[in-house]
This record gives sequence, structure tokens and C-alpha cells, in this order.
Amino acid sequence: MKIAVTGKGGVGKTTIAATLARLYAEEGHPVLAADVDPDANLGLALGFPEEILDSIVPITKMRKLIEERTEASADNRFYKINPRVSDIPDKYSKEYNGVKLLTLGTVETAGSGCVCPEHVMLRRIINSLVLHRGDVVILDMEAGLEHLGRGTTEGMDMFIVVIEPGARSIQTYKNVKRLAEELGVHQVHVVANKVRDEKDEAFIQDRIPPEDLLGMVHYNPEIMEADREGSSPYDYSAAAVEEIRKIKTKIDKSNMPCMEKV
Ligand SMILES: Nc1ncnc2c1ncn2[C@@H]1O[C@H](COP(=O)(O)OP(=O)(O)OP(=O)(O)O)[C@@H](O)[C@H]1O
Repeated sequence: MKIAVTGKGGVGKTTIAATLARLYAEEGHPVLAADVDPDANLGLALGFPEEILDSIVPITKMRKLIEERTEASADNRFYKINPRVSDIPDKYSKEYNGVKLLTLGTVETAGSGCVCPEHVMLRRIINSLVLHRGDVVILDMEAGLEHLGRGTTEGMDMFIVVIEPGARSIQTYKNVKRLAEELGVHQVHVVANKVRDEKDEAFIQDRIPPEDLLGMVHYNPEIMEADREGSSPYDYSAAAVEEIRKIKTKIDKSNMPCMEKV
């Protein structure tokens, strides 16, 4: 099962991605969680200890590795666009609480057409996760257009767009849905996060078709507290975990044939 969790900055992608990863690990699945967010903090939300987190260098910052695999260098304008990456997830991920964490980082680019060596590596690794690994793979990524470009994420089984009750978030959902459909991914679902009251619930229900809505996670000060403590919401808030567990049950139901592959 391959899931990309996406959405605007700060909506709660990392909270949802990390809790789903822990829930799949709790069931005994091998889980690989990949952080493609510019503010790489999935490790904290997964409950990784500081000494492991401090040792992590995002793959896109590993200049020597990128040069070695792509043969790019200051004197070489030409480089491989199909570098070997199949060993990277196992070699460079860190494991804790049954979840392997691969920190990819992002590539700063002016437009979506960038084919710099870092970007080539990023795309190839994401592709290899999607195509070759039998694990549950959960990508935590911002809803930028580049990640949704052809050649990167179209092999995902499901996109989950995390939204907050607000017009801008609804727009993001519509954009991701359109792009994903262009890429042939028809499973685009929504998790509404930080829902405060019945007014928020009605706002979401009026705008998201019921078949797209996986569920709601209510605004919960325990999630903020977990963040302040540098802990995993999974270890901190039983109420939030129960809400996300229900969402996971719906994911598994709507993706039955893919679960058989796991
Ligand atoms: N349901 C919730 N209730 C209260 N606070 C929440 C909830 N979900 C997330 N938060 C808080 O909102 C902030 C942003 O959450 P998170 O880091 O998961 O979002 P993100 O979309 O991954 O952000 P970024 O784009 O910056 O990586 C964090 O402080 C987190 O604790």
C-alpha cells in the first residue's frame, strides 16, 4: 500500500502521516515513512529520539552520494537521469518503533521543469518506493505541483489531502484531485483536520463528496502538546489515535486489492 499525504503547510500532514505509519506498524506491517516536506519533521512526530534525528542528513543534501550516483560534477554538465537508487531506502533509512524513516528533503526550484541532479535522485527514489517495495509506504509531502508531476507519484495507490475547514484548503483539495486524475490516480481522499465544532463539520460535509471524505480529526490540544514536548501524537493522545484509526479502517476498505499486495 502506497499512500501520499499531501496538503498546504501547517494543516497537519505530518501528524496524520506519522500516526498512520505507527498504526500500520502496530499491526505488524513493514512500514517505510518518507519525508519529502521542506520542514522535515516527520521523525519527531513518529517518536524518534533526538540522537537519531540529529544524525539524519536529507538525501537531497548528500552531495557526494548524488555526484557518485548521477556522475554530476562541477566539470561535467551531463549526468545520468536514471541513477541506481534501489539500495537507498534500506541503506539510508533509520528505524524506530517499527517504522523506517527515509528523509528525502526537497529541491528548491524556480519552476516545475527542473531536472537538476538532486531532483533526478528524488524522483527516482520516490518511483522506486512506489514500484518495487512490498512495504506500506507513506509519503509526507507538501501539495506543490512539482511532486505531482509526471514521473514521480503516479504509482501511489492513494492520495490523502489533509485540509482544514476553510476555503483555501478546499481549493487545494480540488487542485490535487484534478492533477492526480490527470496522472491516473483516482483514489484521492480527504481528511479534515482541526475540526472544532458542528459548524466546521457542516462546512466540510457541504463541500467534500461523502465518497472522498475519509474522516475528520477534531482540534485537540493534546496534539499541540505532543508537538511542544517533541513527542509523537501516537504516544500522547488516545483520542486522536482513535480518530485516525477509524480513518485507517476506511483506507483499508477502499483499497482492498492493494492491501492484498502488502
Ligand atoms: N487536530 C489537531 N489539533 C490541534 N493541533 C493540531 C492538530 N493537527 C495538527 N496540529 C498542530 O498543528 C501544527 C502543524 O501540524 P503538522 O506539523 O502535522 O502539519 P504539516 O501540514 O505537516 O505542517 P508543515 O507543512 O509545516 O510540515 C503542529 O503544531 C501540530 O501539533
